[in-house]
Amino acid sequence: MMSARLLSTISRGARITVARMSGVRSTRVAIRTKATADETITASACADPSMAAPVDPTMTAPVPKSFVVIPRAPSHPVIGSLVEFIRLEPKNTGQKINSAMKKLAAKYGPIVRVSLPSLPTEVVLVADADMVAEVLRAEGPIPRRRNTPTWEYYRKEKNVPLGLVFENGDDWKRLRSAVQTPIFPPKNAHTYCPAIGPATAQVMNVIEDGLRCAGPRALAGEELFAMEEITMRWSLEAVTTIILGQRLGALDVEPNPLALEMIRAVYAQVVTTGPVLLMPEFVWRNRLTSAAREHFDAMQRIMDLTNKLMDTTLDELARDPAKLQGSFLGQVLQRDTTLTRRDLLSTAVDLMLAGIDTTARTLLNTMNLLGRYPDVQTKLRNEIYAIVGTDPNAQLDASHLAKFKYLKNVLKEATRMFLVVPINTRFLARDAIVGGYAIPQGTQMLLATEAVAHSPKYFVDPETFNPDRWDAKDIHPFAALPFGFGPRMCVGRRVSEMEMTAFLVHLLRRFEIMPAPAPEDFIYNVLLSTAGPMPLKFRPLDAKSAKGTTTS
Ligand code: HEM
Repeated sequence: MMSARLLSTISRGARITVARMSGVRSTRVAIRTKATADETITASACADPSMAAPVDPTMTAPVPKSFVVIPRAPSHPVIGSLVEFIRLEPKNTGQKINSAMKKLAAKYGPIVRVSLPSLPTEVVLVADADMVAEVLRAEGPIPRRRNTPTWEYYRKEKNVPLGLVFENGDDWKRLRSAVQTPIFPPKNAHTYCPAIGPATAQVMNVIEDGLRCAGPRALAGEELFAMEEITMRWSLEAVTTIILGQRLGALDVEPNPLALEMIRAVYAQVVTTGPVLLMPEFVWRNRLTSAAREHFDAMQRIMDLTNKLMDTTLDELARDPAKLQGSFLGQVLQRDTTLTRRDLLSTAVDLMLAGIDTTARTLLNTMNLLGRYPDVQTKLRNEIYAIVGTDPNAQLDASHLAKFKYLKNVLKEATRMFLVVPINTRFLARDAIVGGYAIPQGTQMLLATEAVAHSPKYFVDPETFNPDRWDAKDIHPFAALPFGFGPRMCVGRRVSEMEMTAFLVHLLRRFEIMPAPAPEDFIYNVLLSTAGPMPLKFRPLDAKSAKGTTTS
C-alpha cells in the first residue's frame, strides 16, 4: 500500500518520484486507442500498408497540386478572414464561428485556406471525411492540437503545467500516459459506475421536486422545464465523485456553495473564451475589457476550487490509503508515476473542465431528441427494462453496461447530431497529401467535424434522429468523430458514456420525456450549446406505464 507519509508529502507539493506499492507492478502505461471495433479497424488500416487497396504498377499516381492553389478565403492584415466570416454569419459572428466555417466550406469547397485573427499563420480547413482521414493519418504518435492562447498565458503566469488538454509533445505524452489506464479503457471507466449511482438517483428526485414546484402543468409534462442547472449540478457531482472520490453536495436541497461557484466559473470560462479570442492579444493580456477580466477570473476560481477539493482528497487518502481504489486520483497515485503536485492539479482541473459541460450539454440534447422521437424513447425504455428491470430504484452496475445495444446507438446518434466540440485541430506531423493538395509538415489543420457529421454525403437524411442507422456496417469511419480520434482522442470518452448511460437508465424509468420543440439556435463558445434553454418537458411515469411500453 502507498504509505500515508508519501501521500501527505504529495499533498504538501513535493515531487512524486517512485510510488512503489506492494502488489502493484510498476509499469509505464502505453497509450493505445483500441476504442471500439470500428475505430480499431480504422486505426490499424491507416497504419498498415498491407491493408491498403492493391496498387496497379502501370498507373502513375496523380501529381499533388501545390498548397498555394488551395482555395483561399479573402483575408486582411491583423483581422484575417473576419470580414468574410461576418459576411457569411452577420449576426453574432463571434459565437457562430463553427457555422461560418460550414458556410465557408459550402462556398469555397471542402478544403479552404483561412486566416484567423488570433493565429499568426494561415490554417487549412477540411470538411470532408476522406480529407479528415488523410489529416489524422498524418498526425503522428504524439499528435499536436492547437492550444488556447489565453489558457497557455494564464498557466505560465501561475507556473502550472499546461496540462493534458493544452500541452503538446513529450510533456503531453507523459501526462496522458499517467492517466490513460485509470480512465480510458471501458473496463476501467466502468468501475466508477457504482460510485455515481447515489448522485444519479438523487438527481431524479431533484427533477421531480422541481416539476412539483413549477406547478401542475409542468408536472403533467405540458410546460417547458429548465434543466440546464440541474444537469450541470449532476454532471459536476458525477465528475467530482469519479475524479476526486468526493461527494460535493451539488444536488442537495441547499447545494454546497462551492459547487455552485464551480458551475458559475466553468460557465463564465466557456462563454468568455470565444469573444476573448477574437480580441488582439494585447487587449486580453492587459485585461482591457470586462470579458477578458471575467475570463481570467473564472480560470483562477476553477483552479482555486479544484485545488481545495484535491487537498481534501489527498488528506483523506493519506489517512486511509484503502480509499485509493475508489477514485481516479487514487488510481493514478497507485501507479508508478513521476507526476508532481502541480501536474496532478492541472490534470484534475482539465478533467473537471473538460468533463462537466460536455457531458451535461450532450445529455440535454439527447433528452430533447428523445422527447421529439417518442418511438425511439419507447424502444430505449424497453431495452432498459429488459436489462436493468422496471424498478426505478434498481441500481445500474458495471455488468449491465456491456449489454446495452440500442442505448449505445442512441448515444452515437445523439453525439453525431450534436457535437459539443464541433471543430477539432491538428498540426501535421509530416508532409501529407490532403484532398489532392501537398500540405507541408507543421501546417495547422482545422477539422470541421460537425459539418462532416451532418453531410448527406455520409448520412442519409442527416437531420433525422435515427439510432438504427448505426447498425449498418458501411458508415464512413471518419464521418462522425464527436470524441476525436487517435492517441489524442477524448480521454474521458468512456467515463462520459458510462455517466450518460447511468443518467438515461434512471431517467427513463422515472419519467416520460414529452415532445418539445427543437432548439432554435446554437452558439459556439469553445463548446456548442443552445442559444437559449433546451426545450424539455417531463412527466413522471405512473406505476402502470412503468410496467411496459409507454406512449405519449
Ligand atoms: C459527451 C461528452 C464529451 C465529448 C463529446 C468530448 C469530446 C472531446 C473531444 C472532441 C476532444 C478532442 C479529441 C481529439 O483531439 O481528438 C476531447 C478531449 C478531451 N476530453 Fe473530452 N469529451 C467529452 C467528455 C469528457 C469527459 C467526461 C472528460 C473527463 C472526465 C473529458 C476529458 C477530456 C480531456 C482531458 C481531453 C484532452 C485529451 C488529450 O488531449 O489527451 N471529456 N474531448
